Amino acid sequence: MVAWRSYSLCFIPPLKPRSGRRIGKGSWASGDVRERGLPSQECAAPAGPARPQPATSSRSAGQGPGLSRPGPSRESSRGAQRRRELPRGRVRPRMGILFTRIWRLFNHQEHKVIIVGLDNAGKTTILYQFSMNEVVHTSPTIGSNVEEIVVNNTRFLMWDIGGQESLRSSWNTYYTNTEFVIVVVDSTDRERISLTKEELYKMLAHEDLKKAGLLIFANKQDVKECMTIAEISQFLKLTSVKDHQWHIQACCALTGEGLCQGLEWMMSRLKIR
Ligand SMILES: Nc1nc2c(ncn2[C@@H]2O[C@H](COP(=O)(O)OP(=O)(O)OP(=O)(O)O)[C@@H](O)[C@H]2O)c(=O)[nH]1
Ligand SMILES: [Mg+2]
Repeated sequence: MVAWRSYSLCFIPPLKPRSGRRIGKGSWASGDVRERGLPSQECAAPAGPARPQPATSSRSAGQGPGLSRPGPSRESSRGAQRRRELPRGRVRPRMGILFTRIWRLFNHQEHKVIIVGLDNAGKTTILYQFSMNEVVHTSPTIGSNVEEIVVNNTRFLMWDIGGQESLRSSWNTYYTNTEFVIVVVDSTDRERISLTKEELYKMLAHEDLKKAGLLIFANKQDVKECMTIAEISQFLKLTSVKDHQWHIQACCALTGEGLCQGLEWMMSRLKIR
């Protein structure tokens, strides 16, 4: 059984969130840039290397880190000959790996994330914990809020979409190019967990979310008698989800506990792609 607990450390270096655009009412100008870290108990300084190295992908492609190729000036003519003799199929992947490494170094691509869930689940509170490291006073979201969160040069564009019944039918207008779906569950709301399940499977069946990773935040873990992540996993039948990578994370949006681990999971998914 998986028990919920908070961690004092996680490997992501302190977030350098930048506030982004907020679409709709009360919009912030782009260029309003703030830099803050996560709460200290949530994301203390990392012990590991600061930046994920692109070498990871090349290793998984079969080229170990110790396999350095000789530079052009030192290459013997026999080496060059050997290289020429290689079938094209063997040369091309290496070029591809090199290109991928360079591309990753300079590429600051944004990863689109949508945050969905029933009304009152805590989506907006989570979004602003990510972007401002603060608990904000919220009111039911009409439409959506969007913020750019930058973690270690990885940019996430996070859309928090209103969860009221009348708004759920329009969730699918946000699905295009979504890389991660964050489903926020109110762990105190036992009555509506089946409704969450219904919405979850409707989403997962959507063509535009075929490749999206699924992160479930079991929020409001600070409330006594709330459902545990084991219970929620069981209610949502998560083990039957085979065609999406998924992860369930207990959290409390008010303190920020567990949020960093959710981001960490998303970062880990990006690294192995
Ligand atoms: N106790 C507790 N309350 C929380 C937590 N997270 C959010 N809340 C409260 O839950 C209420 C709803 O939070 P919101 O973030 O507005 O919920 P939402 O999912 O954005 O709701 P909609 O915009 O209507 O879809 C607010 O009163 C929050 O303060 C939590 O972790 N614990
Ligand atoms: Mg909201």
